[in-house]
Amino acid sequence: MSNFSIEPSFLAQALAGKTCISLPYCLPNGTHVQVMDEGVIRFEPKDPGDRQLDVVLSCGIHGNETAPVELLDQLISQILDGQLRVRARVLFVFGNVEAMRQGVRCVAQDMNRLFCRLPDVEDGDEARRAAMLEMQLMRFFSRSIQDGKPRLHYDLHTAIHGSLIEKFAIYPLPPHGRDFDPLQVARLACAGVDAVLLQSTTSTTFSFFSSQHCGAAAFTVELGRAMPFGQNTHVDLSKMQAYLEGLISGELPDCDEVPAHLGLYKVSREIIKQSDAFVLRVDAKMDNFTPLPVGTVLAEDGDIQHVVNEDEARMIFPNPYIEIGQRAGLVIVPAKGYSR
Ligand SMILES: O=C(O)CCC(=O)N[C@@H](CCC(=O)O)C(=O)O
Ligand SMILES: [Zn+2]
Repeated sequence: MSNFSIEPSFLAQALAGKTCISLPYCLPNGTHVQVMDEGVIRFEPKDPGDRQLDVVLSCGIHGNETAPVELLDQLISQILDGQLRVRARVLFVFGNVEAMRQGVRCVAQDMNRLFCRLPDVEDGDEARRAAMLEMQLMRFFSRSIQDGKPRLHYDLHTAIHGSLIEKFAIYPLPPHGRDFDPLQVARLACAGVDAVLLQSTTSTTFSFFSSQHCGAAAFTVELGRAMPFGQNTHVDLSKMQAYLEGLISGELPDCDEVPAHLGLYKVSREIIKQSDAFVLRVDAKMDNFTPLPVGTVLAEDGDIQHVVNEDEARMIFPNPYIEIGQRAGLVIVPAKGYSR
């Protein structure tokens, strides 16, 4: 017997403040369900023998990035009404529910700068929510470790600006060996992702946390541009939807080769805003992946000048409107010498 109605949807209930930890229950098809916290719901297959992997699907870490929220809400509804059979353990996470209600990236602090927190992180609702989500992931993946199941985390976002490559992923490289798994990249390509950015530096993002601390293959995935709820018709997420349905239902598509068209990049450096004097010298609304010739002045920060000295450089996430100490953009270059 279900004690959780599917109308209104899980998203509608979360936005209305009506999701909180519940007792576990079963759907008529035997799938186990438990609401773990506000905006966090876990599904487990009826037959443990069916289970191939454990996956966390998160979105709304930035509250105004709604296309992935609508996508995951649809998948949750498909599971709850029995259309989508569950053959994986799946944890769905709506990250910053209060920011989603307000239609803003964050209320007080950017939540994707609060994971793997340092002792000096300022307290606040978003820092506490990030800490709670870390605990949820640790708990979810501890079972996967015990049972020897592959661990995956896709943290779905949309970008503030346009992008020459609409769908791309940031791949924090696994802590040991710092090499990437071509199968994971091939699967992302199947899901409609056209570029992958290999990140070998530490970070404070949700995907970095699950890569570093839960041993998951984890990705931040950018799916088009941030728009309000109900205005996401510009982005075609059908391949991503089909891929995630396959992950959940244990019918993974046959895609194990990284296609030649997929762009593979690495982070050359982060531009960190160091003072109030920081000025971006390129257009802050520039599309992500815009090529930057050697010699281009990217930004000035008091006496510091950030100039492109890398061949084939591009910039992503240019943003001068951030706190001191945070990243105002990433300079990326093609990742050469990797076998695909
Ligand atoms: O478009 C932008 O400037 C930001 C879009 C966004 O939220 N991106 C993530 C990327 C996280 C990562 O580097 O893995 C972020 O800035 O948190
Ligand atoms: Zn985001």
